[in-house]
Amino acid sequence: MRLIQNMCTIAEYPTPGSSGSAAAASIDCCLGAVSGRRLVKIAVVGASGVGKTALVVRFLTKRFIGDYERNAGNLYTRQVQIEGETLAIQVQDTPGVQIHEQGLSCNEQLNRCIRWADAVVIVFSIIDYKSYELIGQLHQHVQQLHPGARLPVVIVANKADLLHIKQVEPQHGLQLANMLGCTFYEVSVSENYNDVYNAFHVLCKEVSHKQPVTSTPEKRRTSLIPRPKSPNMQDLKRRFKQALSAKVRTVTSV
Ligand SMILES: Nc1nc2c(ncn2[C@@H]2O[C@H](COP(=O)(O)OP(=O)(O)OP(=O)(O)O)[C@@H](O)[C@H]2O)c(=O)[nH]1
Repeated sequence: MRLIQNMCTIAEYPTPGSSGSAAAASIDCCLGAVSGRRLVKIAVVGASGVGKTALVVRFLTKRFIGDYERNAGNLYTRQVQIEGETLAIQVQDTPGVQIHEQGLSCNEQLNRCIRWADAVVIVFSIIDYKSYELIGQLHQHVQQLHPGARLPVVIVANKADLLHIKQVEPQHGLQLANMLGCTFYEVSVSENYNDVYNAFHVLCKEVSHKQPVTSTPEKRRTSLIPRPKSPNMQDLKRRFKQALSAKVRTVTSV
C-alpha cells in the first residue's frame, strides 16, 4: 500500500447537537473529496496513553513527533494504493477508553465512531498491563456494536522499544489475538514505521476484499439516480424550430 496524497484534513467528529458546526462541515468536505473511490473507514481505539495518536500520525505521515495533544477524536483522510487500486481511507483517532470497577466505559461519541467504522485497530501498550486487560472487553464491545457482521480487527501491541520495562509478554498479546481471531502486530511507533504500515495495510486489504466493487459512492449515485442526458445546442435549436413551425401551422389553419 502506498500513501498517495495528503488530501486534507483533520476534523473533529461531530458531537450531539453540532450538526451545523464547522466540525461537521469539515467532515463533509472530506467525504466529498473521497467520493468516487472505494472508502475504507478505520477506527483506532484503546486505553489512554497507549500511543493511538502516535500510531495514526506515524502511519499517515511516517513521522514520530513524541508529544501529542490529548486526544479529542480526529478524523484523517488519505488516499492509498492497495493491490493496484486507489482507495480512500479515513482513520478515526479516538479518546482513550476509561476503565471502571464495573468494566469498560465507552461514551456515545466512541460508540458512534465504532459503529461508523469498517474495521478497528485496538491498541495496547506493553508497558501498561491494564491497557492489555482491556482488549478482550473492547473486542467484544466492537463486535456487539456490529451485530451480524464480523468486523475486521487488528490488535496492536505498542511501545516495543521499552522492553526493559514491559508489563506484558509479547506472546501473551499474540495468544489473545489468536483466541479472538484477530491479526496481531507488535510495534514500536517511535522506532519502526514498517510494522505500523503493515498493520494498516492488512486491515485495508481485508476490508477492501469484503466490499463489493459496486459499493463505491460514485457508482451508487449513478445507478440510483439516473441523470437525464443534457441536450446539446443543435438539439435545442431543432426542437425550438419544430415548436415554432407547429404554432405557425396552428395559426394558419385557424
Ligand atoms: N517509547 C515510546 N513512546 C511512545 C510510543 N508510542 C507513543 N509513545 C508515547 O506515548 C505517549 C502517549 O502517546 P499518544 O499517542 O498521545 O497516546 P494516546 O493513546 O493517543 O493517548 P490519549 O490521547 O490520552 O488517548 C506520548 O508521549 C508518546 O510519545 C512508542 O512506540 N515508544
